[in-house]
Formats: sequence, C-alpha cells, structure tokens
Amino acid sequence: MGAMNPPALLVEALTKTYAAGTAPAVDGLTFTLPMGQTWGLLGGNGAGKSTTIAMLLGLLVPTSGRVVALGHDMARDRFAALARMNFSSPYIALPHRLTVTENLRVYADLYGVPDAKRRIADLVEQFALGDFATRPAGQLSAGQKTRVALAKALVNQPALLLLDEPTASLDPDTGDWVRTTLEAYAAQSGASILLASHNMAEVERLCSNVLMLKGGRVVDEGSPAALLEKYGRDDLEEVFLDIARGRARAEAVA
Ligand SMILES: Nc1ncnc2c1ncn2[C@@H]1O[C@H](COP(=O)(O)OP(=O)(O)OP(=O)(O)O)[C@@H](O)[C@H]1O
Repeated sequence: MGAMNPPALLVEALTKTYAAGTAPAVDGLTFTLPMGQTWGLLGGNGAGKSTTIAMLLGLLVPTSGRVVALGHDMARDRFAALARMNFSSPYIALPHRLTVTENLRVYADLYGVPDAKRRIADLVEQFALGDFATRPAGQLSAGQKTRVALAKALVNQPALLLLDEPTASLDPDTGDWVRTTLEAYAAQSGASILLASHNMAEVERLCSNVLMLKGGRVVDEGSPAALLEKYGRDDLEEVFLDIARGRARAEAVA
C-alpha cells in the first residue's frame, strides 16, 4: 500500500545494462520527484534519458534498482500506477491507419476514461486538431503528429506525465504554445511532469529542478537559476556544455 502522500516518483539506484560486458546506459540513478513539480532530464545524445523514461514506464525491465510511481512499485503493481500516468515519445508511433479521433478513442478506452467522447472533443478543441481529426495518423506532418501525441498523453488526465522531447519537430510558435499548454495543465491539475529535452529554453521555463545526466549518471542537479549561478553562466545551454565537456565551475567562468 502506498503512503498517504507519496511522491510522484521515487527512483532508487536504477540501473540498466543492455548487454553483459558493456557500460550501463543508466547507472545508479536516484531521485525523488515531488507531486506537483516539473523536472527536467538533460543530457547529450546517449546520456540515458530515453532508457530512463522507458524504465519509469515499465516498458523496459531495469537490471537493478527500483521505481515507485505514485506510491506503486512498478515491479509489482505497475498497472495501478499506469492508469494515472501517461507519456509521449517521438519514438513510439500512433497506430497509423487509424484516424486522429480513432487513435484518441483507443487510448481513452485503454485508460478507462469516463465520458470518452466528451474528453476527446475537448482535446480536439484544445490542441486544434479539428482540421485533421478524420485523417489517418500516418498521413500527418511531424508537427501535427506531435500535437496528437500530446493530446493522447493527456487523455486520462494523468497525475504523472513523462515527456520525451515534447516539442521536437514543432515550429517555434507551436512549441511555445505546447509549453503554455503543459504549464497550464500542471497548474490546474497539480500533476507532476518529468521532461527529457535538448531544448534549454524549454527546461529553463518549465522546470523547477534539472537532473544533468552524463553516461547514465546524474553529474549535477539543481534549479535552473542555481545551476546558472553555480557555473557562472547566463543560460542553461552554456551550463550544459560545461558539464558535457567535464569543465568545473572554476574553468567555466575563466
Ligand atoms: N536497445 C538498446 N540496446 C543496446 N544499447 C542501447 C539500446 N538503447 C539504447 N542503448 C544505448 O544506451 C545508451 C543510452 O541511450 P538512450 O537512448 O537512453 O540515451 P538518450 O539520452 O535518450 O539519447 P538521445 O538524446 O540521443 O535520445 C546509449 O549508449 C545507447 O547506445
């Protein structure tokens, strides 16, 4: 049984080694995401962001370590947690022959959404999907697919939302609109969001705390403001590059 007010995510020594004898893709990751906060997972290509998210969702079995989502241990009690979670990832395609509305209906039914018809109508309006709601998902542009994927991610009004690159392939205006929508959703629902991103401006705007990943380990963490101060930088991109290149603060400000 979960505690009265469990954190959104409790992650303990989470490790994934894809093949024996190779370096772990995720190596002893430990953090606690409180309810109601949005955190960022930052790291270069291959840092372990997608592997982490796949384990948090129970899509990938950890080599060792533990994930407790919304008070439910993912190794034992995954479905209780998944009902109140959702995600979007550019690596997971929506069934491409189904129309946008049919896709949303499939996911609404999977998640047991009450009054699914009404919820889908609301999402179509909120995400401005009306122009292509009856087109097969496979025929949409990358940006349109991203919007549908986000609508799908909110279909069950999740308490915990895991987003892998939520604004990849969106034009700046649409990207900005998606950020506003996510902010509003978190504020109105009290949901927690974990966001993997390469977009530093996005992370600075949305996240109260950032985990900097390198080689599957957290090499630094803090609020965007604290990280900027610590590294003596003006934007998170510079902090990120300092960390990626292994520069300490003294060298970074020199
Ligand atoms: N299915 C797999 N089999 C073997 N190795 C894998 C597999 N998936 C990922 N890896 C390796 O695990 C490491 C972490 O990859 P991961 O995709 O989690 O990183 P990422 O931070 O999401 O990267 P990106 O920003 O490029 O998406 C990389 O070295 C990658 O090559």
